[in-house]
Amino acid sequence: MPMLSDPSVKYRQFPPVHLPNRQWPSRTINKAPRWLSTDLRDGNQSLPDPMSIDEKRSYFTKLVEIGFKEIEVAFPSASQTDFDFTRFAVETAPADVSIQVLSPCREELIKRTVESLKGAKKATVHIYLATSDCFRNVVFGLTKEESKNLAVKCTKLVRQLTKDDPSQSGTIWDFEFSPETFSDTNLDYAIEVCEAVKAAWEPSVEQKIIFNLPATVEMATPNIYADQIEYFSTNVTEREKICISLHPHNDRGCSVAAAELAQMAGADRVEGCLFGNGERTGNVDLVTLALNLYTQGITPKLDFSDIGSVIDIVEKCNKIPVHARAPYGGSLVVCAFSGSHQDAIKKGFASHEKKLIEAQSTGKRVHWEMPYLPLDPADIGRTYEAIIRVNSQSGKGGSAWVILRNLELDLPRGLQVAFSKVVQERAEVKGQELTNEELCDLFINEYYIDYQGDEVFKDQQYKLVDYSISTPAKGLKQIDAEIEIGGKSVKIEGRGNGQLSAFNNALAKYLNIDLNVKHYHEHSLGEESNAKAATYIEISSSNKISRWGVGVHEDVSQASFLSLISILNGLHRSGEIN
Ligand SMILES: CC(=O)SCCNC(=O)CCNC(=O)[C@H](O)C(C)(C)COP(=O)(O)OP(=O)(O)OC[C@H]1O[C@@H](n2cnc3c(N)ncnc32)[C@H](O)[C@@H]1OP(=O)(O)O
Ligand SMILES: CC(C)C(=O)C(=O)O
Repeated sequence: MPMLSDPSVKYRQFPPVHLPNRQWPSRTINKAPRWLSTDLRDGNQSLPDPMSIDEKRSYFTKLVEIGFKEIEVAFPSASQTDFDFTRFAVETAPADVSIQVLSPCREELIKRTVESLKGAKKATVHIYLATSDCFRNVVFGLTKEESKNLAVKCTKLVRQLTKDDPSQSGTIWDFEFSPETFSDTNLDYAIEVCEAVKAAWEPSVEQKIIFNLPATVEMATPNIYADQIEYFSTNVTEREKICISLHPHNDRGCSVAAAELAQMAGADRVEGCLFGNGERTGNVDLVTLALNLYTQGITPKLDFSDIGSVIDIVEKCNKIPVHARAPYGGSLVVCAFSGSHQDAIKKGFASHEKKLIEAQSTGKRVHWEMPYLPLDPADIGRTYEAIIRVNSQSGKGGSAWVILRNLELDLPRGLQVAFSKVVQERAEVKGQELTNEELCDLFINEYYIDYQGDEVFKDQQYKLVDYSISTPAKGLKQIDAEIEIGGKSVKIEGRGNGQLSAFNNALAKYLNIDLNVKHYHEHSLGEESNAKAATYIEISSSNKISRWGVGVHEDVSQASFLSLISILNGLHRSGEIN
């Protein structure tokens, strides 16, 4: 048995942090943190095929466009590609973007790293050293004292090569230290190392030192990470000279929650990657974090107005697809297939549009209150057409939405019900989603909608050729019409108190059937000069036949005649009339 019946013989529960006076649970997040994208470093180092220089360039350009002001661009001592790309970033970055690079605590690698930043306007040198017992013992074989001394020695070296070197004075130098594996490090020891590093760097309130406290491996529930951050934040000295940065990984699938709770616990900055790329299960997803803020009404200071173009770059450069269910950006995230979701969304949009119209006179704010959609898809460049897609799990609301969005036809409820049966049948036969085009074709063919008057439907028995209307007496209309039945021209005539009833009576008399109009709806569609009328009619007859018809024409009366013709064709197809 690969899985143990008692996993406690192999795995231990992560110990809680003793923090009886913890404050973070009653705090809220009210502003965006400082963001650092490490897509080009932590993201890149985890890829089977690391990015080429060209790929890194296009990714970097996109990150700048999104609004990142701190970008970790490389591990310059790792490869010539990374070194060269750092040079490119240094030479092309806007003045307000800080170029960050990473180095281990090794003298020769630090020298090479600083060399890659020469001439930068703003730069951050980031060094790391694992501080957990496990890493010190297993990976480095260093005592606590030796590890601390190494961190201090390397900090001093960075200082000497950067802010203390007069030839480097053209650059604004920041320094970041990561006690790697912080999430598994004794907190008092993490603070001890950071205090020593701080003393070596000598930060100021204006030029803070960045302590990046990584959940190198996510090892516990997110509240524990928040406790660790609050403990660090409240026990470290000169807090005002420190920027506390988060670097959560997603091993337990909770990195977003961990980053949010840890901001409540006092963190100022978050490092992560777009769509959560990165080692193993990835770094925290910055798209989710930013849009989580946005949907709480907080400006994230990152712009995902055109999320499609971000996804294109991420997929092209990482060579890993963004999951269809990725929060906010995934292709299926703003799509509803199931009937009750579609119904609620359709009603939600109708209510929202009504509120927007009312707000034009009242000036009231209209907040986004949309069933099932926490974010307005339009805000990230997604169209409303894509929201509702139809398959065999869908109901009347879904098809009605597609018809409304694509054909501008606002189907009455009874017709929605009738058409949804047709859709259901087709979806079950196909066994797959129906595209919007297929759905519109199905509707047009089901109701014989002839927009231009020249459509040929393969089983069309009845056709309106021409007609004239007269008024033989006050309040009485007469119609003389020519229709085609099975390709033969037939003259019919009838009278009624209106044009529709006159035509209806003419058809009923000629065909010898009852055609009682049960429901009639009409609306206009299109813009002024091209405006048309759409009419929807349901008829019932004494032998319980009920059927909807749809007509679209510039002239509203003719549209209603076409609705009746549509009904006759439907009845003929189902064998109820000849
Ligand atoms: C959590 C993170 O993401 S950290 C960033 C990790 N990123 C990368 O490793 C990508 C780039 N890395 C590389 O190109 C290479 O690993 C290099 C150039 C840094 C080093 O290469 P090599 O000298 O061949 O070392 P190698 O990769 O085999 O092993 C790592 C060595 O560095 C040591 N090391 C690991 N982390 C650190 C650190 N933070 N500071 C100092 N030494 C470290 C290890 O103990 C090991 O030392 P040893 O050879 O004495 O046992
Ligand atoms: C270098 C550090 C910050 C890191 O990548 C990690 O701990 O995951």
